[in-house]
Amino acid sequence: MIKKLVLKNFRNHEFIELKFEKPFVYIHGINGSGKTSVLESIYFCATTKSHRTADEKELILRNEPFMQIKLTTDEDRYDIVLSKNGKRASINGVEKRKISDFIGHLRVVMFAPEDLDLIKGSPSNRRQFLDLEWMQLNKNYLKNLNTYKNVLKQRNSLLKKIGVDDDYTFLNILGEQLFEAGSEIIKERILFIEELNRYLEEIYPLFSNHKVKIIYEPDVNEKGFKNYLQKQQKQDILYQTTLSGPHRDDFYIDFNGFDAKSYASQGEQRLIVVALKLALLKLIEKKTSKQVVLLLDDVLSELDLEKQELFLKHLPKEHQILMNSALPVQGDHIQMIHLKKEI
Ligand SMILES: Nc1ncnc2c1ncn2[C@@H]1O[C@H](COP(=O)(O)OP(=O)(O)OP(=O)(O)O)[C@@H](O)[C@H]1O
Repeated sequence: MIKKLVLKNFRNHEFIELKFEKPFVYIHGINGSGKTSVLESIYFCATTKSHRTADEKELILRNEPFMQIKLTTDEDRYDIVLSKNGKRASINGVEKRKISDFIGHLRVVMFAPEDLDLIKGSPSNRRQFLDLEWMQLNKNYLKNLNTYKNVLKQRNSLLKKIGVDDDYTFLNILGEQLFEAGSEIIKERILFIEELNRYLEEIYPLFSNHKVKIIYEPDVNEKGFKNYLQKQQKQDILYQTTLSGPHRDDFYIDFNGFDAKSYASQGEQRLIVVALKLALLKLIEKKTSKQVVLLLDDVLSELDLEKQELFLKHLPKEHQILMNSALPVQGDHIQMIHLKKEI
C-alpha cells in the first residue's frame, strides 16, 4: 500500500505531501487543482511514463529545472527525478541505472479518460498497451521487444541504402534476427490476450449483458512473417522500410459481434475499458504475488447512476484504490483528500 507521496515541481504542484491512511482514497478538488497530476505522478513512478504525454518536459513545473517524485509504500521507497539531463530512479536509496530494473516493482493499473483510445485510437495506442503491460509481467517479452526494435531499426536503415539488384546477405541475416524476436512477440501477444479475455469474460457481465472479447489482429502470423522476410525483400527495398511484422499488429474489441469502436456507446466504451483494466488487475494478481494499486482518473463520468453504483460495488477490496473526481463522495471506509488550486 502506498503510504506517502511527495511531489516537487510536478506539473502544478510546487510542493505537496500526501499521506494515504485507508485503502480507498478519494481525491477531489476543483478543475485544475491537480487531481490527475497526483495519479499521473504515481503512474510515472511505476512505469517511468506519463499516461497523458510523450513529452516528459511537460511534467516539470514551468520554469523549474527538475521535478521529483518520492513515494513510500509499506515495503519500499521510490525516488525519481526528471530534468533536462534525463531520469534518475532509485529504490530504497539504490540507484537503478537500467530503467528496466525500476519498472515493474511498484505495480499499478490505471484507468484514465485517455484509455478510451484503446477503442477509438490508432493501432499504435493499442500496441503500446500490449507492450507496456505485458513487458512488466514478462521479462522475456521485454527482451524480445527490445531486440525486435533494434533489429528493425538496423534493417530499415539498410533498406534505405541498398538497391534491388544488390546482395541480400546482410538483409537476410537481419531478417532472421527479426523473425526470431518477432515470432516470440506474436506468441506472447496471443497468450496475453487469451489470459486477459479469460478475466474480461468474468468481469464484464457484472456490469452488463452484452458480450465483449478482445480480438488480436496480427499483421502476419508466424509463418507469414517468415515467408515475408524470405521472399518479399524487393518490396521492402522499394519502399525503404519493413512493411510487415508485429510492429503493425492491432487488436479490436468485439462487442456483440461488432467492433466496439463503431457499435458501443460512449458510456459502454468506457465500461469496456474499465472492465479491461480490472481484468488486467486480476491477471497481475495471478502472475505476481504483489499488491496492485488501482488508479482511477475521472472514471465515473459518462456512466449512468446504476452503472456508477455497480462499479463502486464491484471494485476489488484486496487492493489500494486511489480515485479522483471533481465531486465529493461519502463513506467511512474512504479517506477524502481535498486539493486546493495552487497556481
Ligand atoms: N508543467 C506545468 N507547469 C505548471 N502547471 C501545469 C503544468 N502542467 C499542467 N499544469 C496545470 O496543472 C493544473 C492541474 O492539472 P490536472 O489535470 O492535474 O487537474 P485536475 O484537478 O485533474 O483537473 P480536472 O478536474 O479538470 O480534470 C492545470 O491547470 C494545468 O494547466
